[in-house]
Amino acid sequence: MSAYHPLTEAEAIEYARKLPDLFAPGSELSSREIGDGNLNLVFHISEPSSGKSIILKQALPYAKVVGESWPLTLDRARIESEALLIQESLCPKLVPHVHVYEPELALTVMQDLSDHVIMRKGLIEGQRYPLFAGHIATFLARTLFFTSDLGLNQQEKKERVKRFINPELCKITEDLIFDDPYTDSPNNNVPPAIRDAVEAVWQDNELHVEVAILRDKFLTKAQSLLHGDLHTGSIFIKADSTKVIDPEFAYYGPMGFDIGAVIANLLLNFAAQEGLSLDSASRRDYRDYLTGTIRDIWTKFEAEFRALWNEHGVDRMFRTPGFADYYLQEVLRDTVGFAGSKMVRRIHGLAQVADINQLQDEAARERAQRIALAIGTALIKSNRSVTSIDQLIETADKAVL
Ligand SMILES: Nc1ncnc2c1ncn2[C@@H]1O[C@H](COP(=O)(O)OP(=O)(O)O)[C@@H](O)[C@H]1O
Ligand SMILES: CSC[C@H]1O[C@H](OP(=O)(O)O)[C@H](O)[C@@H]1O
Repeated sequence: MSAYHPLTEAEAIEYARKLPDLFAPGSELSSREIGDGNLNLVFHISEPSSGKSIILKQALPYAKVVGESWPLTLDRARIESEALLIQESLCPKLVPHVHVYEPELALTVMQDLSDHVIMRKGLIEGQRYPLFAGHIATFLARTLFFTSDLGLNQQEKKERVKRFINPELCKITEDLIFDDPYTDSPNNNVPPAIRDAVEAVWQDNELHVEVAILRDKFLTKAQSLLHGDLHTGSIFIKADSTKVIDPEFAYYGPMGFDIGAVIANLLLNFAAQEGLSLDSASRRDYRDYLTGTIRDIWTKFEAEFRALWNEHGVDRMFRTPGFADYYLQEVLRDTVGFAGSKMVRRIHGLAQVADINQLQDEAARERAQRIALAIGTALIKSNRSVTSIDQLIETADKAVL
């Protein structure tokens, strides 16, 4: 019989007590369940006498946001812990350290990052993070390059593809990002004030063709080991440090899906400035900060990725002059298309974002939703023709003229 059961706060303490070399024998420990995501339990365990603390993250056998009617594999805890270990080996400072993975309980014991804040919250509060673009560009360049056929032994890569087959979590993405938002699905949460704009999305055949192309890439383009859900709620941040968490959606997919996820969530905050900023000058200023960050992310990512390729490329044919330019243009195009898809799903899909939904002023919230839909759909439609990151930024700026 399986030992799996969801832990209580008290059981989490008992489990933590048994971990070697963490807490003093018999010392008082406290436990709080702090999970605010859509899927898992997260326990914060601390030892007041020493100030030491750890996080226990436990997968539930269903999607917490919906309930037991949506069963979900516990294997995602393995995927998450293995992805974190690979990411740590490539970017040691940019992910939490995993102490232990316990398959029977679908439990990962990891470094407590409570001295950081979730980036979505920081952006909602109007914080700026000048080092973020460099940090996330490094995370993206190193994890995407060294897990791909460009930077990893190509036989070993095939083994990795096997290990990270993640059908149930991918199915969530296939449904919630690449299907439901484009039809009157019961999974959607359509804000009544923008029903007209949402219905236009449902009826737009030109848009649907592009979404089908992106869906096909998500299903078939096994380019790199992705984080798979790299939104600003999966990033812990403080002035001098960035940590990426929560890679349970990891699988082999198109590089642009991760880069696009980061950009989409910055653009959702860009749209939310309708209600988050107090006046038009500060709104413009914060939006310029966000688009400047997006430009820096792409520029730094591209430079670092090219440098890795020059120094560590494993494939002779891939060094043919002109191929890297072609390859990176395709990554940019995928990035733009996936950024658009990730924006649209957060406006009238199942799981939305606090940047916009927490706006108290209904008119501002509606404007933000319409702006986000306008940017998202325009990015999707332009995905196969863009040639520079500035075109993405122009699309965003045009939507708020
Ligand atoms: N390593 C960590 N250190 C501190 N808090 C964490 C850590 N990991 C997760 N959390 C907290 O738990 C919340 C949910 O975690 P997350 O991994 O995003 O779960 P889910 O997979 O359910 O979305 C985060 O928003 C954060 O508040
Ligand atoms: C039914 S899962 C919905 C949504 O939740 C996930 O996000 P998170 O784990 O960070 O809460 C993911 O984005 C899924 O698409």
